[in-house]
Amino acid sequence: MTRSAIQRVAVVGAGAWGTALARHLAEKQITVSLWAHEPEVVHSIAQRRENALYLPGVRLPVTLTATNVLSEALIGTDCVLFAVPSHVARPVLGRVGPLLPEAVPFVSATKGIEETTLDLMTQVMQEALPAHMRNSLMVLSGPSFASEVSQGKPTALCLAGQDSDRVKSMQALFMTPSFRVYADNDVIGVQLGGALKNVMALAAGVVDGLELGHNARAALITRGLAEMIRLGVAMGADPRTFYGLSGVGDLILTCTGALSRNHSVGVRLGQGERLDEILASMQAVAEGVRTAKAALGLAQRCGVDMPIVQEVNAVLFAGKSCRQAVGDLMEREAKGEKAPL
Ligand SMILES: NC(=O)C1=CN([C@@H]2O[C@H](COP(=O)(O)OP(=O)(O)OC[C@H]3O[C@@H](n4cnc5c(N)ncnc54)[C@H](O)[C@@H]3O)[C@@H](O)[C@H]2O)C=CC1
Ligand SMILES: O=C(CO)COP(=O)(O)O
Repeated sequence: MTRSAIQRVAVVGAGAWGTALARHLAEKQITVSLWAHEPEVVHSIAQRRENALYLPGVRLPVTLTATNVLSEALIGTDCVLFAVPSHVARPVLGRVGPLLPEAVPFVSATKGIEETTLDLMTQVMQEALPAHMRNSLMVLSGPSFASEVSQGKPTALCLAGQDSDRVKSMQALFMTPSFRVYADNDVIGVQLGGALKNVMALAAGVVDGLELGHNARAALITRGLAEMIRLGVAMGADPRTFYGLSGVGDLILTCTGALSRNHSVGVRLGQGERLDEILASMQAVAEGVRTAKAALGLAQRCGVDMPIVQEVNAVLFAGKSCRQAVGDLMEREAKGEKAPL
């Protein structure tokens, strides 16, 4: 396995995923500084070697330290991993930018689309970070529940960037016998796959909450993939990307896995709970809720038909009943599977 020259990593965002990635690298004896938004997270890690708020029950090695001060996390770092939810990405990036005087590899592990601008995370990064960071941007995506990664269970992801040397160096940084990373250059496709699967996970959860059966869930995943590819192609992605880890891989995981927050929000909607009540009961983010709106905006902008995304929006934001949404999807006019009849 190729060794990476990177010795010091800053992880920005100490939710479940940022903490799991930080732990993963710290276990490789890399010095990791984790920036957390909440003081109680820093306190918990310093006192108990555990992020009790977002990743309880996972012991964090001493090679990982946490801070609420961004400059402390970023000083002298060889690279940055960014794992802040998409709705707060821009303001946090705006604070990170001035603290990066030189171009260091910058990997986004965030899965989402900015709701107000419809920007992908790399577009937000290009706007919010200094110009010298442009060629350093990469995205990490794929089927990866933070809790399983934290237990060292086998996981495979993809890492996409324009600069293949930088991608190779970060690939080497992440790789372990239980954490496998595939390199890619389809930055748009990898991001869209990771973001849109969250919307499909909500829809699959609704199907499960309504107890509509395995056939319905398989149909939802497959037709969801067709929608993702249609939008992806319209936005310049390689359609093959969606058959990979950040498409099919993450769809399988989050549309069937009980650990998915997005799927569990969908289940509760299907069981009749209201969205505001569900969200108020959760500490963690379900990115698919905001991404549903953004995906619909992108579909309209690109003139692409995304009926599942449309129905998810109607359920989430227009009070449509889950059963009616499923019925309306099933009763659409007859179509060809690959193209219009
Ligand atoms: N949890 C998982 O298994 C995985 C999550 N992801 C993605 O990683 C990203 C982060 O998600 P999680 O780590 O799961 O988060 P989480 O749901 O565990 O925690 C929420 C995070 O949001 C942060 N936050 C809330 N308000 C903030 C503010 N005003 N400023 C800065 N930060 C604020 C919290 O500090 C915390 O880090 C998301 O885009 C998610 O889709 C990707 C792969 C796996
Ligand atoms: O992205 C994830 C796994 O790949 C996590 O999914 P949830 O946010 O739905 O839990």
